Amino acid sequence: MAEQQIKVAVLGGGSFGTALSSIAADNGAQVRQWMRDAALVEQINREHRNGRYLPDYAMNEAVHASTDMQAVLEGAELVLIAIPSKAFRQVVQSARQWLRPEQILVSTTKGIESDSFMLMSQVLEQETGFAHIGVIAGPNLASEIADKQLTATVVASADAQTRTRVQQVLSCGYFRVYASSDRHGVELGGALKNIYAIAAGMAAALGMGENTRSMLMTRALAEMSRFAVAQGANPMTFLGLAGVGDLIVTCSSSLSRNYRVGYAMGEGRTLEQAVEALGQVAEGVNTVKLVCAKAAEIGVYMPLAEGLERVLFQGVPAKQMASGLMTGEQSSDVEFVLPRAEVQKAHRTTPDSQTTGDPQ
Ligand SMILES: NC(=O)c1ccc[n+]([C@@H]2O[C@H](COP(=O)([O-])OP(=O)(O)OC[C@H]3O[C@@H](n4cnc5c(N)ncnc54)[C@H](O)[C@@H]3O)[C@@H](O)[C@H]2O)c1
Ligand SMILES: O=P(O)(O)OC[C@H](O)CO
Repeated sequence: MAEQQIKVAVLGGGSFGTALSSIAADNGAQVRQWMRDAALVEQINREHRNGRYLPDYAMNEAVHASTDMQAVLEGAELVLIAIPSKAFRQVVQSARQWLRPEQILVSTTKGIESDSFMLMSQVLEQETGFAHIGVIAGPNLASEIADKQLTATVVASADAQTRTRVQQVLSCGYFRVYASSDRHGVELGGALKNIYAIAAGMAAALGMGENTRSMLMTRALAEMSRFAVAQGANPMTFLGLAGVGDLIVTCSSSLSRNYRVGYAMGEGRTLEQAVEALGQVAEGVNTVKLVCAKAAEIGVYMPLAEGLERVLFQGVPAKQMASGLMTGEQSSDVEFVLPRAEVQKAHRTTPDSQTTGDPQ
């Protein structure tokens, strides 16, 4: 007997929701995609193209778009939610009346909620209380996926059914899905790397070299994992696609919206001008504020994020900030090998010839 076609609902009409809809449909799922914009719905159903967010890519013709959320969610086994973090809870609340406990709910959003400091899967858990909750994160530029460039992602959930079903539904010849049980680490990786992508874009526009970019990315990884471990994540997750993988792509590619915001500022535009010119979501702008406040509250050292926050919101010139960071505390390379505190302690007990005036 032929296997029944799985029904997938995608909430969100932006670039990532559109790319994921097409993957699932390429894999034989019955896909319905919900969005607010009736004109875009019409265009997707007629031309199989999302002219607002991915104008140059052909979508799978079987994807059916709709503004009717109830109809989209009806009978769906898997629900993928690709809505920016600012609107995520509101959309989940609207959807709640049609969601069922047996459904698998997966956030694809790489952001943090402002008031609560919750990640999107925590919002899903809080709003539904359901068991099958997961996240997707990794080096996943939507336009490259839409172009069927070979890509990999991570599905993370404590629930094996969620991990397995997402792997079955989304894995195909151009999209490979790896599994993780560290939902918090994977989700934090996706959200935190946006901060450093802004910094990398800025550094590139200012003409900084490859050594600089490599230093920035590696120290970003140190900061991200330090923060995530303080939040209960597994540091090893940051060796994976949702950690170092996503950091590499977003800190290197002008296809990343966060990188583009940083680049525009490096060229002399204000933050407002850079965000307006983008016309899409760059989650890192909000994330850097939230993470710096949380890091100060729980005592986590994050000099790069704090430096970027001062550049974005206090008008400190990026070059001045970079010079300041170069003369910051002497630190450890990989603090899971040599703890930072040990390096600091050694400095306190070893007189510095330059500051003591001792002969070299
Ligand atoms: N684009 C990518 O390459 C990519 C890749 C991986 C993850 N993500 C993540 O996916 C999330 C969504 O990103 P995107 O790239 O699809 O964004 P986007 O800017 O391309 O589109 C956002 C979509 O959300 C919709 N939206 C915004 N507010 C809404 C509301 N109140 N109600 C209903 N719909 C609303 C917009 O209309 C639009 O359709 C982000 O958190 C992003 O970090 C994006
Ligand atoms: O365009 P960005 O900067 O939101 O990045 C998109 C994805 O997160 C890359 O993995």
